Amino acid sequence: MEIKKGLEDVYVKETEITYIDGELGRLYYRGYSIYDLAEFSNFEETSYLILYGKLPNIYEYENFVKSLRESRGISDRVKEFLKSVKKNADPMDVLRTAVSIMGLEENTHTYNVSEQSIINLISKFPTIISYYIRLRRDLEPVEPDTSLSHAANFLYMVNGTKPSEEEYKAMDVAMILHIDHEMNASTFASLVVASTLSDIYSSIIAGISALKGPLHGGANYEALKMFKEIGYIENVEKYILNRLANKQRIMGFGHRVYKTYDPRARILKAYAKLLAEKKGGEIKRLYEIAEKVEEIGIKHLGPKGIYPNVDFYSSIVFYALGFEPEFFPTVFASARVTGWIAHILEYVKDNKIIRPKAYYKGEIGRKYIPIDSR
Ligand SMILES: CC(=O)SCCNC(=O)CCNC(=O)[C@H](O)C(C)(C)COP(=O)(O)OP(=O)(O)OC[C@H]1O[C@@H](n2cnc3c(N)ncnc32)[C@H](O)[C@@H]1OP(=O)(O)O
Ligand SMILES: O=C([O-])CC(=O)C(=O)O
Repeated sequence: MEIKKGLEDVYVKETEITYIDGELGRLYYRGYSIYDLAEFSNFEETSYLILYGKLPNIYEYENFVKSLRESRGISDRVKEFLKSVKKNADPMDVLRTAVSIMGLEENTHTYNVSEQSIINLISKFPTIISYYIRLRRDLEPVEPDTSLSHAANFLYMVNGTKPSEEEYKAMDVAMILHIDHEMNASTFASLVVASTLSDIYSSIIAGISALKGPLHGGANYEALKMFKEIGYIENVEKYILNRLANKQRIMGFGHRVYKTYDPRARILKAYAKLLAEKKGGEIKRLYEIAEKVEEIGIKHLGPKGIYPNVDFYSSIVFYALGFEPEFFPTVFASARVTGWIAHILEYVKDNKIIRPKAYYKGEIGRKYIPIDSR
């Protein structure tokens, strides 16, 4: 009996959404290289591409953007919930619960995905996240601005000021790069739920729950914690060697599919560097530490095919853009929600309940002994 631990190398569906070449470090959304999408597209257009399989024409694009902009507001019930949450709650738990409230409000029972629920999910994640960020900072939440694009509005709601062109582009590219990644753990988790024909909100909540873990979307937070813990560039080598000697992982390194440099990390590194140079101070110091961790990490782990992944430099980008580290996984989720939805739609079209097997190796036929005789 061969057991594929962690479902490594197991194909669970055919897809036309995302292709990863893990040996060459290449990534394509619907056949388009992410290098091109990062350079020429934006979050809204790439979301459309991921969801509907083609680049939109001008009317489709404008309608999609308009619906997203008009749906950013969150309900009073969600706002009341966010105000009631303690300030040290895990932001992913807060996001998960807010999405759960959205599901309650729509009162969906089974799988029945409307265009509006797709738009609601994508457009409202940033509003929920920034609302809670502002409350934690003891600041008034900032209402969405419909004149701004998705990424610019996100930064505006977080920081209370409109982002510069460079900040906008860095955020927009980071969001494009996080939209989808084939059959990662959170996408699979959301598919498991969708395959039972449960409602879309329950599936998305499963995605958020899986993404939260430090081995997945939580690694961006862990990477920044690690850079801060290292403190100074002179400490990097000793810290990394010590970590490896203690069998601890370098966070933001390693990947199930990439055995080389993650192409997303390559793009994000350039933006992290640009922002570090612009902002200076702590951001620059942390960027330089990250670069050194990369060098030492690759020296020791590169021969095993372990390189920086998306979470390594996204941590510096998100920090430079004004997010507190605990919120990084929520920013990841706000882009990945598009990918979760696209995979759910693709899977359920030709649905089969996901129900693998477990190979039983316990005893059978044991005799029941009453409790007072054990
Ligand atoms: C968006 C994303 O989810 S990207 C991934 C984000 N996660 C991280 O950055 C956390 C750190 N990385 C990891 O834990 C892993 O590389 C994972 C979870 C991403 C992939 O895990 P798997 O494909 O199951 O690989 P697995 O955990 O079996 O590791 C294989 C070997 O590489 C080593 N390894 C893997 N990643 C790392 C790392 N970051 N640092 C040090 N060693 C590592 C393991 O110790 C193991 O070594 P061994 O064979 O000597 O025991
Ligand atoms: O593909 C994976 O396993 C993890 C990952 O990089 C992602 O979800 O973006």
